Amino acid sequence: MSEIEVLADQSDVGQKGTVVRSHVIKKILKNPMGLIAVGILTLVVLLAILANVLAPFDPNFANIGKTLANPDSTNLLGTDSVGRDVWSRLVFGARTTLLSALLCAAVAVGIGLPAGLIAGYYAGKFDGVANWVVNILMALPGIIVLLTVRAAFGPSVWISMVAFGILLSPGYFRLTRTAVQSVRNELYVDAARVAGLSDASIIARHIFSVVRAPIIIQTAIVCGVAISIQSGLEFLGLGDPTVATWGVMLSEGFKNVYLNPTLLLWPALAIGLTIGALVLLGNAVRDALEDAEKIKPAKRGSVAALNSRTAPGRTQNEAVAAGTEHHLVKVSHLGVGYPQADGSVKKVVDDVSFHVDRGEVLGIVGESGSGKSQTAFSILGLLPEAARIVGGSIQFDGKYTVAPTDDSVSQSRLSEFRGKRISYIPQEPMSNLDPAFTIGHQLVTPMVRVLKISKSEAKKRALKLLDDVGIRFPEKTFNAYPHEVSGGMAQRVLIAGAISCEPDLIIADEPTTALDVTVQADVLDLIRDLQKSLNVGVILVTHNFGVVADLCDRVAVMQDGRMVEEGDVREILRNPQDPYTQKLLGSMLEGKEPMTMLVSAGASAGGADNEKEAGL
Ligand SMILES: Nc1ncnc2c1ncn2[C@@H]1O[C@H](COP(=O)(O)OP(=O)(O)OP(=O)(O)O)[C@@H](O)[C@H]1O
Repeated sequence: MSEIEVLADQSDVGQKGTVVRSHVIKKILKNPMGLIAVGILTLVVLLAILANVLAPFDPNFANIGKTLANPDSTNLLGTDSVGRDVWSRLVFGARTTLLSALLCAAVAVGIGLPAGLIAGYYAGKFDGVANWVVNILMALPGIIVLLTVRAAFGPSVWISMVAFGILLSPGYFRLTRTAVQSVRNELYVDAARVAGLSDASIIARHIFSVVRAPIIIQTAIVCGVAISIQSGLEFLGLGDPTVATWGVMLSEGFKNVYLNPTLLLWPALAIGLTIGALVLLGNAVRDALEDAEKIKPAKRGSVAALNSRTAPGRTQNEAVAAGTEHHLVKVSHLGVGYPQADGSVKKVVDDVSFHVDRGEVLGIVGESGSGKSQTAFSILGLLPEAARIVGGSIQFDGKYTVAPTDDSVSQSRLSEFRGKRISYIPQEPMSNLDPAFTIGHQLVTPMVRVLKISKSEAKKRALKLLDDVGIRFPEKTFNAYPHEVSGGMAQRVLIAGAISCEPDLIIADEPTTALDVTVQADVLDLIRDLQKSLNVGVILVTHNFGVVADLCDRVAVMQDGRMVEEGDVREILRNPQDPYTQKLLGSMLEGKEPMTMLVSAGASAGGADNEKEAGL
């Protein structure tokens, strides 16, 4: 990928992030609880910001001649026991209360987040020491610490909130550390390291994004807790009486509850509503983020409408034509899409049609991202949960696995075939074998279940299969765990597994990509030999025209989710019609001797064999 492509990719990620953010905000506002919470908090924040404008008096100005007065035009909510304006104290109290809660959250995040990021990412000594400190902090009784701080430093609300923030920081530390540990060994983090990104960039770009959402949710809750603790301490008379806060007002109101109950009512309402709104906001953010993760699948109808806009003239939901039942697999006008946060559907496979017959090898070729695997996964029913079938149908042996009106692959219909008559050879042999079980166990279990044979018979078959796929010591490999064999052997084991239940169709998704070049040729030879001897249909997904020339009878060329050309391999190699196919072939042939046998008129069987042997 060139630098420009990387930058384009990043800007795309940025745009996507903006779309997701605006989607989350919309979701919060659509949720009635979220809307109420945002409304209340906006009001409180406005009160706090505009306190100087909205309050007619200084919060500590006392009119001794007008104590415990009822509301009038001068004192909108009346006065307290020393003649201070309740409304002015309430709006200034909003400012102090909110700022001190934010201070508490900032201290907790400021300590817990970086410490959690470093401990989770680097582990080692820092992690050990940080854990030790966190355990001590968590063991401290919070209220006793706060009372001690009050006794040592006086009644300052700011100092108590800093202390409380320190006490709450372990929650952020643990949250962050666990999240970071879960992603630090992901391949994309390794890739970023290999690409030369500094640790700070990796943490900022790849790791921080994982913890951002839970931190926001936790912060909303922490602000609520800070307000309640702060108000509680002040209610007990431990606050600073010279600073107008809701807690101090609550304490004052309680002392005069029999003389003027509204003195208690206003701060209690303000505290209750603000804490409630913060908790509701936290819940609404969580719900919105969960929704964003599993974006609602669009209904086939609405997607169909989108198709007709984006691909005018395309036949919708064409049913498999009568007389095509004899095809082993028939894919008709298949479309696969992913619903996006902004409500659109990103099509990754569009209007793809082909068929495979028994004993035939179809190659699906195209550059990375052209939709080859998504097409293969549609036949296998292995598409991710978010994927939608947005058009077309798939038929296996005369039966639909995706009927023309389906918007997903029918797992119940497919279970009749998958693992029994349709098998799969994956791209990454190692990650497709379960490290907890021996290779023998992983070969025997499906045979016992599908072929209904005894374990001992299945073992005999497994040993024979391992021998057939070229494993030199079948018994040893049978008893080995996946980590004890090489990548090439693991792929042979998977090929043995793929043919073990006598399938009619094998789907091989770039079966040699993860293997050493020398092993690639062996594995391809093996697939070719097995295909011929078992007379199975094969769909071979590859980006390599050489492999296509070597193995396939027909080829489908894909570009950007669409099939640009399909036909007999020799015909297409000799006379590619589509400019993209010509380009693909051109890039394969660059710097190589002209393939005279491909352009010669000799289309005899012998010629065909020669072509295949030439392997581009
Ligand atoms: N889970 C997903 N969500 C959204 N888009 C996806 C998802 N999986 C794949 N895609 C997109 O589908 C497109 C086709 O992917 P596919 O894996 O079929 O490509 P491919 O041709 O097999 O490429 P490769 O040879 O690299 O495997 C790509 O643009 C990819 O980004």
